[in-house]
Amino acid sequence: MDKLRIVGGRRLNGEISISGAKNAALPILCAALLTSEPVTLRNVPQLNDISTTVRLLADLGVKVTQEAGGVVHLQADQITNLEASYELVKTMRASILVLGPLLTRFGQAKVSLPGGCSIGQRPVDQHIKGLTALGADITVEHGFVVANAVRLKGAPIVTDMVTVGGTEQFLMAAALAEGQTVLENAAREPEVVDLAEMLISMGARISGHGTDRIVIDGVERLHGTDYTVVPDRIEAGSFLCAVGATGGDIMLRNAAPDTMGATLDKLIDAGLTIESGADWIRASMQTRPKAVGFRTREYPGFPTDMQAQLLALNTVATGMAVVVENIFENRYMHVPELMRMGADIELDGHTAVINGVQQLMGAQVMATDLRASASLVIAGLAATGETIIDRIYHLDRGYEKMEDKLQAVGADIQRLRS
Ligand SMILES: CC(=O)N[C@H]1[C@@H](OP(=O)(O)OP(=O)(O)OC[C@H]2O[C@@H](n3ccc(=O)[nH]c3=O)[C@H](O)[C@@H]2O)O[C@H](CO)[C@@H](O)[C@@H]1O
Ligand SMILES: C=C(OP(=O)(O)O)C(=O)O
Repeated sequence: MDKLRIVGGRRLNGEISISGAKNAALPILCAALLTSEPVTLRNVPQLNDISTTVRLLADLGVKVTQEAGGVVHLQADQITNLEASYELVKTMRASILVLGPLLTRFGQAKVSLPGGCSIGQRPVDQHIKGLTALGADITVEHGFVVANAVRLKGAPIVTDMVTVGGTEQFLMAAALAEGQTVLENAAREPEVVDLAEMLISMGARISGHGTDRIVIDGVERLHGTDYTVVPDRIEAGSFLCAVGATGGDIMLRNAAPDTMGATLDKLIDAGLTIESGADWIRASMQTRPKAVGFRTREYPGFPTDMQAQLLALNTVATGMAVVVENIFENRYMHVPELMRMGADIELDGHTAVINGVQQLMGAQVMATDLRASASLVIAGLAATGETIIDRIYHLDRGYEKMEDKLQAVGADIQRLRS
């Protein structure tokens, strides 16, 4: 298993190019199942979750070719298999997003229940409830969701909570359903909006995306498209937390600051000087950060996917911060690892209280999930001495060439291959 070795204490200075958003690219790749015509996607990040999705789509019969620079060509004109196997689904929850497209276009699908994930239980009951409301007959058998329908029929869907994946599932399923679907309590995340825009570019009739009420008028068929994925707001936010913790001055290119309001507001509160234009963010940090409390919320609130990284920044800040994680019940596994590096954190259920320390110390730590890994990188960059991060396959799921990008702005970080 690869590890990262970081020698901390260097300020970060220079430019980083932000990749396409993993969490937009994953549903958008699945949406290629909705048409027999060619689909070209651009700005697709090169990371392990994308390779897994490409393997899954290819296993269903989708022809996939990839070009350098994040261009993926897909054509689902000869689907040979309507079953997503456990082997392909187990590492990645987003695989459940092939269910709606297969069901709505082919009338049946069998998808392995996604494996248990370290940040919480993450059931798919709302996905099942919504697709059932659209007329699907769904059973869960031997670890598989088995779904059948003659043709899905538009219907109102109200989920019990705001669900990003659920909203994406229903957008894709309803796009080819007969009649109108109204999603109440819909997720407003930029990645949901990006998927909706991609579907519209395929001929779908969708309005209200970006609000909590989305209306989809089903069409008979969708056509091919050439679509560019939105920049990754979580990757951008992770680099901003890194410069906040180490000090320095970085320019993020190909970013989407208009999707990052809550994150940028908190970083400004922490003392970063931030300027931005349509597709760039410049951040400079010349002092020690100030502690900033926050609560994770659905968009446009502070994203749970930035919790670990901003928490890491708080470990070296002046003052005390209270953090509340409201979305996932088990998303603090980075805390004991950060404490191994000298962080002062008290955990009580969903609340973490962080007293900033003058200096973290490098240590051997273990990555436990994707954003937890990023928080350990940030801590390692700010710490004195050497940090070794084990199990970085979690990081590789969701960040494209993170160590190369950090090296380019002056970090002492290397991958130790094994
Ligand atoms: C690939 C992708 O885009 N992943 C993101 C997506 O995950 P994902 O789409 O899995 O997250 P959801 O928005 O669905 O989950 C929100 C909450 O609802 C619960 N829930 C969800 C569905 C369901 O059927 N039943 C249920 O109980 C979840 O356990 C969680 O507590 O949104 C999360 C919340 O912003 C992010 O952290 C993930 O990075
Ligand atoms: C939790 C995440 O991803 P996933 O939903 O794919 O596990 C994430 O991107 O932070």
